[in-house]
This record gives sequence, structure tokens and C-alpha cells, in this order.
Amino acid sequence: MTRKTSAHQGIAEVDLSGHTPMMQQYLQLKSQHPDTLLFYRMGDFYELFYEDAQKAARLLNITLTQRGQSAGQPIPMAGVPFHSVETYLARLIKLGESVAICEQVGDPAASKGPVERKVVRVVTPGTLTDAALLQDKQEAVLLAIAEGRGRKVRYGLAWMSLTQATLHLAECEADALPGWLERIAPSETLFGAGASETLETLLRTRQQSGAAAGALTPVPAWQFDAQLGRNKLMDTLQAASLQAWSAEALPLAHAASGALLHYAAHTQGRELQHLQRLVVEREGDVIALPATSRRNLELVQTLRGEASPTLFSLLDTCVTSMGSRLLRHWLLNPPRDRQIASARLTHIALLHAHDGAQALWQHYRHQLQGVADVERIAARIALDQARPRELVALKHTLQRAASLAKQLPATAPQSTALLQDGPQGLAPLLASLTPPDGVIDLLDAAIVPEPAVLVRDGGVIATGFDAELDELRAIQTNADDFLLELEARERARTGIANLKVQYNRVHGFYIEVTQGQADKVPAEYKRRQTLKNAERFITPELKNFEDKALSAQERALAREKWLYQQLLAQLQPRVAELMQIAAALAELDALCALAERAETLGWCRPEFAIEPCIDIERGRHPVVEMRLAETTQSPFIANDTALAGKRRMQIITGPNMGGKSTYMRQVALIVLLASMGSYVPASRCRIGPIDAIHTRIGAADDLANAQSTFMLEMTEAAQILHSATPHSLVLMDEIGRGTSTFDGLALAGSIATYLHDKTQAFTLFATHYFELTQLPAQLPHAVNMHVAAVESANRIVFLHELQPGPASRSYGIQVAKLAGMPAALIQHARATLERLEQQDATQLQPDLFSAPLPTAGTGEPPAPSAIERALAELDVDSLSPREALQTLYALKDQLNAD
Ligand SMILES: Nc1ncnc2c1ncn2[C@@H]1O[C@H](COP(=O)(O)OP(=O)(O)OP(=O)(O)O)[C@@H](O)[C@H]1O
Repeated sequence: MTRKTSAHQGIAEVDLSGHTPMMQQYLQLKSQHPDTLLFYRMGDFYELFYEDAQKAARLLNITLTQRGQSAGQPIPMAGVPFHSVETYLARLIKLGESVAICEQVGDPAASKGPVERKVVRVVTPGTLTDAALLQDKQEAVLLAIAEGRGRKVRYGLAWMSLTQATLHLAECEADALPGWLERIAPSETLFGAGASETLETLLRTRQQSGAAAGALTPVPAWQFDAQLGRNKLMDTLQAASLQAWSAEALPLAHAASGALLHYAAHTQGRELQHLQRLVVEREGDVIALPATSRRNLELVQTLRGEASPTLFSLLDTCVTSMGSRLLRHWLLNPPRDRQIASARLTHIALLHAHDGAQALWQHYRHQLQGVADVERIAARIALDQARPRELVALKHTLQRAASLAKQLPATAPQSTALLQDGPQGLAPLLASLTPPDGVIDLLDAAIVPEPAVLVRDGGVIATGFDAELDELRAIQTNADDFLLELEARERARTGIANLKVQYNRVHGFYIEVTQGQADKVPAEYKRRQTLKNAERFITPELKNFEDKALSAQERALAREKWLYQQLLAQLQPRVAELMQIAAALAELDALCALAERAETLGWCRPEFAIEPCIDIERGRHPVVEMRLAETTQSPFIANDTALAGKRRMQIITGPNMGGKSTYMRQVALIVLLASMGSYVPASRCRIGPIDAIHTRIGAADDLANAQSTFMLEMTEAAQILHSATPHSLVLMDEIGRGTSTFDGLALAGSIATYLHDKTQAFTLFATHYFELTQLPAQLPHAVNMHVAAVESANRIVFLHELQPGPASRSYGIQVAKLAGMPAALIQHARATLERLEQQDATQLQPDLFSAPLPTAGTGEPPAPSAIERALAELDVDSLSPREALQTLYALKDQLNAD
């Protein structure tokens, strides 16, 4: 996945002597892209040579062949057909490879030697723009990391998706970098060749651990220059300073931007013209969702790595990919600023208004059905890569947007008021859907309704758009009449009734006569080709016509290509406006999805409080609830949660399968949903400030990292203890399970005490250690809760209801029975349990955790030992060397005697 040098680091010296002219051309191009697979266009194939061929054959499972010899050596070769290149590209990109696409750009007829070729773009994992290579619902993000070299190491980050118009900047301390990497989840990361070992190790460890770290690409260190980066940003944004975006005084982020923009331009073969906005992100902007929390809460991926059922798969009923991508972003980047969430909640409330027949969200969603991915099309226009059919789709979508912009459907009177202009109303959002002037008309006039896939096939530009093109096309149309007329004339003249005038790509125009009639042809017929049953001829008149027709066709194609380029150039200044429409469409779609979910699933609007609290009435786990509804008839049991300043910790006990994990996760999901600005699965919900959601749940063996389950458990817990604050929500599920009972119990108790006394985070602490239910007696802000279960006739019934107080017993054996353990084994276990229970349960100290946590520098030091006292009293300076030695022997004897 990692390349040793950058693809554009420099041109390696190559020895071309003895090579054929074509291989000389290839080797020269390859020397400019030493670490990238070079797809060299030859006719209908992209060919790879030498090591590239061997690598591609291995990765793509394609045949490795040989192409003659060059410089006395056979040339290994492998190729892929041009029409299916995207499938192969997609596979290589997935494997973290990059590909340089080299096209024929010269005119074969006019070239002496090999046709001129050029690398037109480089496809890398972080710079994808092709619709076919990108995932609909996910961005490919390119990140550059600049490393500061001060006494305290700091990092500058710049990242963007090339299909968007926003570049994000941030600077952070070394210990915050992993958190940023998790949040950004780049598809490709650029770092300076010669970066510190710490940075390289961090990046490579993340990659090896399978954390969605993407490809790593070292680029030359000189590209990370703050001044260069700042100038590049100002050039790209056409601004005299970065003040407007509050992006001055960020030298490290500027340095990262420099490398990022350089690399992006290199891969696209042109500068990024569609970049319009800088967003400076700061650590405290969003609620921290560490990778463990994203995984444990199954936000966008299940624990098994599947896309569904997850919170996102439940939420995402968007009808456009733009909406889905935005919704995913909202979910993974919940703002700490409650105003953003409040504004979204107000929008959702407005979308619930009915206009009689249907809710507003239904009305808008109907209109959004089938709209194109304007964001990606606009980016591709800016990069000169938009295809004809994309432009037609853009036209239809702009027409739809124009009609949406004018629609404020008749609604209930009180809602109509809310729809009017105002920061919270829907009117500004709808107004921003107004298409840029003239773009629809231009597209309508320029492109036929159903154009060919590629411009070079012709049939793209509409009749009436360009007089010259119309004229060239007329020659071709008239040609058909001429050929029919010629055929009739020649049949009459020669008396050959089945004579045909025809055309093929290889031989051009010809007159075909069957073998039996061939001796009847006039003298001026010149033989062009002999087939088994027929002869093909050309006449001076037909040759003349052929020259005219073919040149008209070629000229028409060239003209269409040129006109298409002109059209893209005309659209390019409008890209900023198109991006804004894309953003408004995405927002409307995402809001409609949240409005729909809230209504369909019976969710309520959360409230935000200034004081610390998590107050939930009848909360539910949305994904488990959905699964229960689909698979069984049993309803989901709602539970309340009441956490506040003086009640910060719940110690949750109860049987396995009782619903502890479900309850804890549901609290986290409700907090997250509220913070992103969504309604929540509860009947009432009030939430104070939250800065992070930390989870320590389950323990899958991390074999890749060679960490034991217990080590991983402790590492994750330590991270939480270090980073959680009184505004964090912490979920601890059965901590301490991975070691012996006493070790585990001691650690679990100490962790709970630390979270209560020091961290003071809102903590949900599920455990099977009964001993821990004694903690609330000593920890004033902790309470016992348990999930209820009842046993009848040796059968256990889970009530899934959270009740105050500790669980009375554990029901482990009953659960094992439910799981289908052999009856004899269950009996044996029951007998063993009884025996254990009869043994002195008091062997465990009842007040195991009653001692306060020892704190560095405070608390009573233990009394000094006799030896320590003797040493303290000794006046070393007054001793002779002999006395010193004797004293030492005496102390040692005393120690042995003790
Ligand atoms: N509130 C609820 N209403 C209905 N069913 C529930 C509820 N909570 C949990 N369940 C059901 O019980 C199953 C087990 O729940 P969960 O995994 O939360 O139990 P647990 O107490 O954490 O178990 P363990 O201690 O073994 O981890 C869930 O998969 C779900 O089907």
C-alpha cells in the first residue's frame, strides 16, 4: 500500500539506448511515474510493461504475455480492454494502488514514429472523481499532514474530497493526532518523505491494525512549505488573504495545504478550480466519537463489518446520494454547538407540517426522487471530466431545483408563518435551490436529450447549436441520398441487379458484386477486395465522394469535441453556484429523511439543557427495536435514564441476556442522535452539554496487533480514564472480565471509583461482579440499577426493565440452560453452585473498595521500618571507612533477620 517515493518526486534517469522508439516513449513516461502503475494506451487496450505488467497480472489476475523484444530483452506485457478499464481501476484502488492513465493525444495519421502520448491523470485512492470508482454514500478523502519541528511537536492537517468545494484545515498537538485521523478517516494520507519516526510509526501502525487508514503516500518534504501553501490557497481561492475564512496564522495547516493542492493538481492534470471554501476545524467543535465508540455503537458498520443493520442504515432513507453522504457526516461529526442541532430540529418540525394530503417532507421528497449527484457532476465539470449524460442529468436536476425553489406549498396556517424568511425557516434553504441564470437554457440548447456515452463517438451536441457542425452533418445526411442514387444508377448501367454500394470501417466505401456477375463490371471499376462469393470495387466517382464524406465526418467529430470543451469552459465559472445547489439539495434530503424517520418510528424532539444532565423518558434502542419488530412479535421495553450533576453513575447488574448492553448503548445513541439534530427514540429527552462518548464494550481478540484481550481491555479503559471529562458519557461493559476473578474485581472497582471521584463523567457501568453493588454506599453520586428477570419453574423470563437497586442473583445457569447445554451438565453446575454458596461468602471483603484512592502526594505515608529509621539517624560523614563497612554489614544482618 505504501510507495517508497512519490509518483511525482522527480524524473529518474533512464537508459533508452537500444530500445524501439515506442519503448523509448514508454520508458520516458514511466520515468515520470516510477511508483505508479502506468496504463499505456494502445488502440483498444491499456497495456502495462515490465514490472508493472507483472504486478498487475498478480493483482488483477490477468494474463502476463510478452511483446517482442526491446534492447535485446523480451518485454513482459499485460493489458486490459479500454472499455472495461474502470472495473480494473476500482480493484487496484481498493488495493491501495495508484494508476497513471496515458492516452494517445497526437494524430496517428500525422505522426512519424509512435503517436504522441501523455499521462492525462493519475488515479489514486484519495483523489477519485469518477462516478464509477466512488462509493455513492461515502467520500474519498485526501489528507496531508505537516509536521512541526518545535520543542513540542505539533501537526498541521489539510483534507478534502476532490468532489467537494471545501478544504478543511486544523492544527493539533501530537497526542490529539490519532483522534483526528479517526475522525477524518482518509482514503489516502500524504506525509513528507523524511517525516519523524513517531509520525511514520503512527501512520503505519494504524494501517496495519486495519483501522480504516487508507493508502500512505510520501511526497517530497519541500512541498510542505507554509508560505508556498498559503500562496497556493490564496491563488486557488482568488483571495488576497485568508482572513475571510479565519484561516490566517495556521502555518502548519498552510504547509499541509501546499502539499495537498500540489498532489491534487498533479493527479488531475490541472489545478483545482472548484475549491471555494476553507473551514478551520478546532478540537472542541465536535463531540469526540473515538473509533471504539463508532464500532461498539455500530454507527455505520456492524461489529461484523457489515453496512446494516446500523444506526446509519436505519436513519438513511435519503433519496439522493448527496443526502446520504451529508447525513453520514452529521452522524459522525455531531457538533457541540447546540445551535446547529437546534436549527436542524426546527427544520424537522417544520417538515412535519401537513398540507392536508401529506406532510411537507413527503412533498419535497417526492420532488427529490431521481435528482442527479450535482455535487460530483459540478466537481467533474471543474476538472474537465464531466460526461455528456451527466450534463443532461444536471439539466433535469436544475429544472427540478428551480421548481422546488418556488414551492412553498399550502400548509397549516401556523406553519406557513414558520416557512417565511428567518434563520430558522425553510425559505432560505428553498431559495438557495434557485439555479444559476442561463445554465438550464445553455445545456438544453447544447446537448441532445439522449447523448452518446463519450463525446468522441459523436451524437452529443444538439442540432441548431453550431452552424458549422450542422453543415458538416448535412454533408453526411445528403450522402445517404447520394449513395442510394448511385446504387440505382450503377445497377441500371451495368445490368447487375444485386449490385450494392456499401461501407465498412476498414475498407471505406465500395461497390459489391457477386462472383457470378463480376465479369459484367465496367472497365473503370477498380478491384478493392476479393471475397469468397463477391468482389468489391471502387470507382473514381465513389472515391471522390468517400474523401468528401469521411473528411466531413471526421471534421464533425472534431468540431463536436471542441464544442463540448467550450461548453465545459462556459460552465466552469458556474461551478460555485452549482455546488451551493448541491449543498441545499443534500440538506433538504437529509432533513426530509430525519423528518420521515421521526414520524414513522414515533420519535420525539429532544431538548437541550445548560446544566449537565441526561434525562430520558421511555428511551428505546432504535436498531434492536427494529430488529425485534422484524423477527419476533415481542415489543421493545422502553426504559428511563436519569443522570444529573449529583447522580452521575449507574452500576448496572442483572442476568446475562437481561438487556444491560442494549440499555447502555441506547443511552449513547439517543445522546448522539439529539446532538446531531435528530429526533430521538424516547417519549421525552433533555440533554446537557456533552463533549465525548466513550465506550469500553466486549473484547474481540486483536490478533493483528498481537494484543491479548485483557491488554486491549485495559488499554481502552486507560484511554478513557485519561480523556473523559465531567461532560463525557462513558459506557463500561463488564470491565475486568479478561483476568482472574480477584484481579478483575479489584480493577473494575478501582476503575469505577476513579471514574466517579476523578473523571466525574456520566458513567454507565455494567458488571457481573456483585461485589460492586456495594460501591454506591461509598460513592455518593453512584446508584445501583438492575435489569429485571423472574424465574418460574426453573425457567427464566427477562423483563428487560431497568429497576433501581442491585440484582438479587445472576441466573447464569438458567441462561446456559436456555442456550441448550446438556441437562446433566446443568445439574452438575447447580450442585457446584450450591456448594460454593454454602462456603463462606464472607471470604470476600465486604468493603473491598472502601479505602479512598491513593493520590500522588497526599494520604498518609506508611510508618518507616527499623532499618529506614536507623539509616535516617546515621551521620555518614562521621563514620570511618571501617565503621561504615561494619554498619552496612549490621544493617544487612538485621534485614535478613526480619
Ligand atoms: N429493552 C428491551 N426490550 C426488549 N428486548 C430487549 C431489550 N433489551 C434487550 N433485549 C433483548 O435481549 C437481548 C440481550 O440483550 P443484551 O445483550 O443487552 O443483554 P446483556 O444483559 O448485556 O447480556 P450479557 O450480560 O450476556 O452481555 C437483546 O439482543 C434483545 O433481543
